[in-house]
Amino acid sequence: MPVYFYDVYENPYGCFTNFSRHGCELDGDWWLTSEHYFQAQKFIGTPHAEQIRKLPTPRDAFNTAQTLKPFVRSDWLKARDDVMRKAVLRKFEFNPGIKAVLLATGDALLVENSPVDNYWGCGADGKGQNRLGQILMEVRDQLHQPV
Ligand SMILES: Nc1nc(O)c(N)c(N[C@@H]2O[C@H](COP(=O)(O)O)[C@@H](O)[C@H]2O)n1
Repeated sequence: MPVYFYDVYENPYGCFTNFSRHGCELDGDWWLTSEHYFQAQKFIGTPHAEQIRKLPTPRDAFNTAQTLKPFVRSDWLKARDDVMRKAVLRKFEFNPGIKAVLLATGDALLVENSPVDNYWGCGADGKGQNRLGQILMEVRDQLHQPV
């Protein structure tokens, strides 16, 4: 059975969205959410990255990045999947409780059930690329590997 997630308050899979309040240390800084890290990387090397890192909520990080669209780094479309992989892997490595939730999904298909996003999610018609779901499944495989 596929696992659909989107809203942070939907248990037990609300922890799969980047908006979930599971922080981590990454690249020498503390990030309140993986959304903070992801959005900040659009502006790496500029003061906007730190501006986004310090915002109080993932919604603020997302909205602020939207307002700064003209300043997004030029290679972002090429870089964004790797940035997402790094953020999601670290989030689950750093938070054992949600790592267990992810591993407990076994080999279920994971789908970001976003009605508005055809890239990270499945979109309103269910035919989107679901890149976040795919990356979560990749991370699940990686976390299964013995160290
Ligand atoms: N739970 C949730 N609420 C929202 O409002 C969202 N937009 C998302 N999706 C996440 O938003 C990020 C969009 O990234 P782009 O800047 O558009 O590339 C990404 O983390 C989606 O997974 N989720």
